[in-house]
Amino acid sequence: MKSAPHYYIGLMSGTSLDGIDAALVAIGRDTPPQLLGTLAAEMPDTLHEQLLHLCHAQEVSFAELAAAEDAFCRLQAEAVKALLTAQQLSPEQIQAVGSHGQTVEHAPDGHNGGPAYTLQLDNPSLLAELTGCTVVADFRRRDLAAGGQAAPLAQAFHQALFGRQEGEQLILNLGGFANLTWLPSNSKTPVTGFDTGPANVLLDAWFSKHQGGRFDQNGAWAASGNVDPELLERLLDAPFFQQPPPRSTGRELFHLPWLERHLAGHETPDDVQATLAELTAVSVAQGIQQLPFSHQGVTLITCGGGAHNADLMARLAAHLPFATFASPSSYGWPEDWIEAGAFAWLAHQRLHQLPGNLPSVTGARGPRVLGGVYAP
Ligand SMILES: Nc1ncnc2c1ncn2[C@@H]1O[C@H](COP(=O)(O)OP(=O)(O)OP(=O)(O)O)[C@@H](O)[C@H]1O
Ligand SMILES: CC(=O)N[C@H]1[C@@H]2OC[C@@H](O2)[C@@H](O)[C@@H]1O[C@H](C)C(=O)O
Repeated sequence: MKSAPHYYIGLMSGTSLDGIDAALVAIGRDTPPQLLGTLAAEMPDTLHEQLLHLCHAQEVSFAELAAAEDAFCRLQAEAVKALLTAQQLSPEQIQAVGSHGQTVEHAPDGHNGGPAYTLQLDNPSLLAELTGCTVVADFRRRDLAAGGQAAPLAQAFHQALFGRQEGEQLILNLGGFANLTWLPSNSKTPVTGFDTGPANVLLDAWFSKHQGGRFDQNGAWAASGNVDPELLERLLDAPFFQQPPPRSTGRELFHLPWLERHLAGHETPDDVQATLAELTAVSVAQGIQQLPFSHQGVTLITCGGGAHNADLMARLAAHLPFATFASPSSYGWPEDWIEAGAFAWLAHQRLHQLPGNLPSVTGARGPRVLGGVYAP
């Protein structure tokens, strides 16, 4: 007998700090997770600035942390309530809300010899109180405690979503950072995945500094410049790009001062933007070329905000002539909703005491049940 699907909400606010994505997902035993509804809550400028400051400041007060966390949590709660209203659902009909929280620092290999840590601002107690829903949160730290990178985590969800398709699949998420999933055609070969490096984070920062606004629409400004091969080579020299998986990264490594340290001084701003777009494309291509399969005819499913950037996609296509590009929309999941969907699925895994991580991806000592549960 088939079991009825249950409803979960996934909340994701990524490293781009562009907003909170809420996805309503039906999860049943016999079918892949299904996307039923979505809601995007734009990040107000004040909260965007607060969070950006927390990501990069040398010193932060507890009061600043608390204020940002509170504002962030209230925005999440509004997103959940608006999604429930739009879908005519009550909190009792939701099994759980999976909340990623806002990453403000990620140091899975420790910092200056200190302990490994990853910090997501989140207040699942307040979120449960404000929404009346069960909340599952703190997904990353159990993987870290088991010796893993705590990121990326979406690979297990990619497997649940796309793993039933024929042949090899690559899934590329182009968010603030880019991460890759390889689903081998042979189910005995473990799934591989890792962060390839920056995707939009440097593009956004450089655009904002020189053009104003949050991002370079369709990569038009990048397309107007020329790649500076010497700058590209200096950027690609960063040790992260040589590091074997498991690997994950964040704003700690790739930020505006890091870029500016590599400039010779004669580059024009549009050429720098073109070079940054090329850096994303080349680092993704290098990540794919390292994978042990024939590459020919592989399907590459692209998701995340960078999938809307025509210039970036053209650069990727030029470096990956063997791949057939596909949109996840053909599987019922538009590109912007995969990550939020992942956290709905991870909440389901937690409630069913099932593992959420893939040790072959994060490097953890074994599969682990991720996250804590906060009753309404
Ligand atoms: N039309 C577009 N043209 C160019 N870039 C775009 C477009 N739409 C979105 N983006 C880029 O996508 C970014 C947002 O992507 P996304 O929401 O996937 O990031 P994220 O979830 O914050 O990141 P991460 O996956 O690293 O956590 C924007 O900051 C912008 O750089
Ligand atoms: C520490 C952290 O928040 N990492 C994010 C970030 O954004 C993309 C990439 O870097 C990935 O490692 C991860 O997010 C997705 C959701 C993941 O864990 O799969």
